[in-house]
Amino acid sequence: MALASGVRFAERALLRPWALLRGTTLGRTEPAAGGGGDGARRFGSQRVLVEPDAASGVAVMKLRNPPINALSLELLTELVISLEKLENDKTFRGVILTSDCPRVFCAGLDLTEICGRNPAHCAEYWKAMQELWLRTYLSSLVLVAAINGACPAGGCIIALSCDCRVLADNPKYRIGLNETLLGIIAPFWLKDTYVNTIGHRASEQALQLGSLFPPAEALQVGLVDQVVPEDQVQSTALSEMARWLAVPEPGSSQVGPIFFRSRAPADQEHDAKGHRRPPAEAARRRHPELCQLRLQRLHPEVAAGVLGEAPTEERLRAVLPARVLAKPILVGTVALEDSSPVFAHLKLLRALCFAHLPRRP
Ligand SMILES: CC/C=C\CC/C=C/CC(=O)SCCNC(=O)CCNC(=O)[C@H](O)C(C)(C)COP(=O)(O)OP(=O)(O)OC[C@H]1O[C@@H](n2cnc3c(N)ncnc32)[C@H](O)[C@@H]1OP(=O)(O)O
Repeated sequence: MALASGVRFAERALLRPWALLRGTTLGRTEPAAGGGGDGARRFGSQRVLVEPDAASGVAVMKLRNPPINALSLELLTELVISLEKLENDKTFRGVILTSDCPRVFCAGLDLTEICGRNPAHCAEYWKAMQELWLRTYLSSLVLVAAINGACPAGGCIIALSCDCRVLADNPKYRIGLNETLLGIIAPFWLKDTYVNTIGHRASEQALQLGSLFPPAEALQVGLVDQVVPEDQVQSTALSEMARWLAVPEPGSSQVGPIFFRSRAPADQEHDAKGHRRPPAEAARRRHPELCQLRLQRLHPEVAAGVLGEAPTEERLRAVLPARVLAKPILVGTVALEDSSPVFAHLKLLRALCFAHLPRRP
């Protein structure tokens, strides 16, 4: 949600993960579908298609990383760049996030990015993931998720960082945070995001059980705001967007995400001259731990200690895709400095542990 009309992300992304990308075509521009009579031009990258409508100030952003929109490093990076581009363009006030892949909104983290990869790659990947979460969660744009497919784990987190969620009414399109079923400990910021949306008790149950909710239940628990027939997801998302954008900006800035999602002292929100800092810069000041990401390779016993109880191999084999199981899973933890400032729901990635899994025979 817009903080104030003048607030845009002039700042470069915190961790600039795209600098590490090779062979990716970015910023390609082409005429918008349907003629683009208002001068708006479609742009995007290999994995993110952006259809801007300058007249309404709304862009539709489509994830297209087939078959399942797994959040690869490239997709994470391209999403961050596309969002930044729109945030820096004063024409746009809202973005509808949706999928270009049939039946799947987003499958969450690309498990192949963290299985059998070296710690340096994992660290780079986690940084990109953090960056996208910050970009969406603290965005100055109104974000509406038009969820037109399955939405587990990281996909659900993206949806939860939007201001509003519209889900297609298809029982196969389940949404939720199923991390525990993969042997992943949900970091507390993820837990807090859940709690902020569906409340404490519902989160406690859903997170521990790794529940994935079908549409009716997702609506009932408050995980999504609307459930509509599949062919109405886009139009409903646009109606919701209109409702959010109808709020005058000076008013909405009082109750935007910065209001709800952080409680930063004024000196972190403003520079010495009293100018409001870009949200990403303010977040970095509030959370220096973001810059101190550490990745450690742990022995299985240590990981088991961190996890409390190591998930059994059988359990993991039952839930993990076969392709992923063919590789060893990195036993690691991404940890933050304990002395970091406490802002309950913005503390990031204190520990995210992956269980050890031996190579498939
Ligand atoms: C901004 C993000 C911020 C925070 C993130 C916080 C942390 C989040 C943790 C995670 O996200 S962990 C990832 C958890 N994801 C899942 O549990 C999803 C698992 N996948 C599925 O449930 C299904 O694949 C699907 C419902 C998404 C799609 O079903 P379907 O259309 O039937 O396709 P397949 O199951 O046949 O899958 C096709 C293909 O894709 C591979 N695959 C599936 N999920 C992943 C994945 N997450 N990463 C990598 N690869 C994945 C699957 O193995 C198939 O591969 P083949 O080689 O066998 O074709």
